[in-house]
Amino acid sequence: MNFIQTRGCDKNTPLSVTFSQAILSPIASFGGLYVPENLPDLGREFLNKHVNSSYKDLAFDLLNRFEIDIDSYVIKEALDLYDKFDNSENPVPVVKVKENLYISELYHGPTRAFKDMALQPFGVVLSSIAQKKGEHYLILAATSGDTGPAALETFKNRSNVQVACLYPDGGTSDVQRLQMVTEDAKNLKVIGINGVFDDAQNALKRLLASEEFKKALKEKNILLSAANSVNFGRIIFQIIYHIHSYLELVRQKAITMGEKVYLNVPSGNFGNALGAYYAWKMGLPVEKIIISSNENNVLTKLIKTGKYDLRDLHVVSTTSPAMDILKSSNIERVLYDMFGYKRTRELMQNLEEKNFYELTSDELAQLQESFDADFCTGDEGKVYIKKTFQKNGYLMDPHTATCMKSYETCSDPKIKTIAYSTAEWTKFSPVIANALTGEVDAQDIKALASISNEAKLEIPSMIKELFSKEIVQKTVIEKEDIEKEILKFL
Ligand SMILES: N[C@@H](CCOP(=O)(O)O)C(=O)O
Repeated sequence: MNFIQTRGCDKNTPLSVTFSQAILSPIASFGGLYVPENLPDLGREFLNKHVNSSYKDLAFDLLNRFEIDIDSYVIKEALDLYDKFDNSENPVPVVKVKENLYISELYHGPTRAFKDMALQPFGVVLSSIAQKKGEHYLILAATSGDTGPAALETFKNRSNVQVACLYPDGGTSDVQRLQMVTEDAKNLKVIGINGVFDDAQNALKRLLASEEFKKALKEKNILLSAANSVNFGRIIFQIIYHIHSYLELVRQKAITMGEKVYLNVPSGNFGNALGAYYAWKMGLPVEKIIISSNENNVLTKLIKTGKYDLRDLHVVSTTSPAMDILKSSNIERVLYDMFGYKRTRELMQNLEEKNFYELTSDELAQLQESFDADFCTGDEGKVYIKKTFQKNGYLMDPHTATCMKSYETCSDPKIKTIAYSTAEWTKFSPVIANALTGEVDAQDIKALASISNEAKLEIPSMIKELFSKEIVQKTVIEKEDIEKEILKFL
């Protein structure tokens, strides 16, 4: 299958590219993104076939349906990384929390967040293409806390790749920061910036499109790619777990095959939600996709009003920092899918030039056929964390907690919901300790111990170890100096 461009094609790029071309060079004409020419139609036959499949078998078959130009043995090697997850038989447990509400736990990988689901295999795929072509790549990653650790973990010491990871200094949880700044490998550079996630992501997109930067890299014999969900190589792996989660409910006899469910997705850059949308379009029985946000609620406003309005808006720091994002990358792929490349280019150009776009009422109606949305404040989230722990014995992180509000406000309680848990409690322990016991300003190490004691949960070794590791990545710079700092590292 080939991949085409969300904003149309300028005459300098081919009309369509292969999967490996799209992942090696993820930014398309006019600053757009790559999307599959068409999505495979899985049909009920595919779901029936995989009711009793392992995650890896389901994933392998699904990737085959995309007919991507990656050797089968590479795909198998990539999928074998799910064996490192807590339960190699089932890397994504789906847990019943209460009547009609199920949580798909996407955080059982090495960095305790859902990003491992895609970045673990993506690291193998990208590095093996680079090796096969005899090329060297700089992989950029911009993170609000989860993508960074997962990207560093997957590319650490891999051949033919170096990573430059940009994070907002002070804009992540302490565990997320430690996961990055203690990463010690020659091919990794972690750069804190004085700014917010959107500054890091803007820099990433600017560098990916900059001929001058690419020329400077070429002089060092290096090419440029990215680990964020602008890269379709990330998205393809983020479709699988939605199908798996649905099949888990069938296996648990919570639903019958064909029954529609809500997919409730905590959203920032919209990669997770886009995976849900594609899974639905490929044949998963879905009632609606519910988009859950924190106080940075641009997505709620877009879905409720049709306006994407960044004028006079600033990111606010919240208790769910991985979603402290205003410019959400993957909405663009939905716009393309619904309204085509001309309208997508027009809307994205408006956003870039005027910080604003507005859908027509017909377009909004179309968007609302697939999506509904609500946002949850940090204080509301803490109430949900405490209530769900006390009433249902289920402990969730503050990102997952945003789903609890929209579950109440956006869904019909008679229809089952799969909500996605994007991170383990260990990554945000001070907020959770505050929610459960009222303790204020606890350091992570103390908060982890008190939650572990209260909830009778083990702290995984990779989290415990962080506190005694040496901090080796000490760079914090102004955002204007990003390019210079990256070139210094190479
Ligand atoms: N929430 C993310 C931000 C980057 O998202 P991505 O899906 O584009 O990698 C994070 O935690 O880093």
